[in-house]
Amino acid sequence: MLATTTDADHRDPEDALAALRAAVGPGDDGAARDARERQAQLTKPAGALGALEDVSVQLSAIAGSCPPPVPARPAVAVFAGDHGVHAAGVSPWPQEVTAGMVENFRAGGAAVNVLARACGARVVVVDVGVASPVEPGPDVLVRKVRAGTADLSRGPALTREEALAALLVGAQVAADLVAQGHDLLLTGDMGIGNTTPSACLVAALTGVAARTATGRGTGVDDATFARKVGVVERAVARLAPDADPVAVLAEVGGLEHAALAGFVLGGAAAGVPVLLDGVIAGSAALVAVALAPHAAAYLLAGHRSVEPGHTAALRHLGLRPLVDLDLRLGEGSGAALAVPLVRAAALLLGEMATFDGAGVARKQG
Ligand SMILES: Cc1cc2ncn([C@H]3O[C@H](COP(=O)(O)O)[C@@H](O)[C@H]3O)c2cc1C
Ligand SMILES: O=C(O)c1cccnc1
Repeated sequence: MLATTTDADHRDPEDALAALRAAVGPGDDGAARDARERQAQLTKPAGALGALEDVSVQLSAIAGSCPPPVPARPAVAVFAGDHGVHAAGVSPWPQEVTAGMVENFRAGGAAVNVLARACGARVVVVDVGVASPVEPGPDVLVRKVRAGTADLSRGPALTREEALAALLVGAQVAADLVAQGHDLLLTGDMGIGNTTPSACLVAALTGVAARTATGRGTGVDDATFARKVGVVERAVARLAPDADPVAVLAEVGGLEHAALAGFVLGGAAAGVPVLLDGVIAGSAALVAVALAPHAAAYLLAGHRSVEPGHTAALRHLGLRPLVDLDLRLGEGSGAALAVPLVRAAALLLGEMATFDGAGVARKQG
């Protein structure tokens, strides 16, 4: 079982967030330098392992050691919440699919369960804001901040207090998973309508236009897409120019977005790599990095989603996706798929022979 109460629960939420931000430090430059030097000694042309070399350097910087430990116990946290903006007609799916999918996760039948089994990851579902009641259970945590957001097309989705509370839930889940021995944290989400707040966060935090940030989510038709772009455009226009990242979350975000931002910060504060999924995770990571810029050093992009806002978020975060398979699912599916690649990167740096060790001749000139 994950812990339910901690000292953090008794602190003022603004103070708890300040402490969390302060706990996110930079990666270890020395270990990164060692990793780059070691990559140059391995029996291959320099750079021939492409982005896997960069991942190995990043894992070294995060762990503070070269070679880095190979992630052995990944865990995906699937944060679930509902969205008042569903009433504005931005998704063709009924809202109760969110709760239905929570039961599917519990039973092990969703895509993320299958992909997590394939890579040996634990799946933990966290209800931060499902509209209907969710029964707690083994690896189904009920941390509901409220039963769905308010309709962001009409006003703020959340109060600042609610956004902070959800963010701190996510940070606590990350801290608990790391305390239980998980060494690679994967982001997951479930919430019908959640690509709309994702688009809002991307537009607000990267500066791209609503039309660029907005995608077709679960597959909306042209009329719904046009309506969605309008909703995003008008919601983002309400934001004060000096709105801080928590104010942005509260105005146009979602409960799972807030929790995911906290989860990223919690993982980074614990010194553990965080493997991101698609546009929901990417938009939440924008919030996390706006709150604590060093958090970017702990982030890996599992994949590139079809959602255009995800590409904008990845560009802003300076992340290269490990997998690009036209996925548009969420749940943590694209993060789970990338786990073998992250492990491969660490294994290669640790186990490949060097030119000197293997007696292989080097490049001439
Ligand atoms: C059966 C089903 C399973 C899902 N698993 C993830 N999503 C994904 O799709 C939703 C976002 O798309 P939109 O903003 O268009 O509603 C989220 O629930 C997301 O997790 C699903 C969606 C459905 C329908
Ligand atoms: O990018 C994602 O994660 C995504 C895309 C479409 C629908 N749900 C999630």
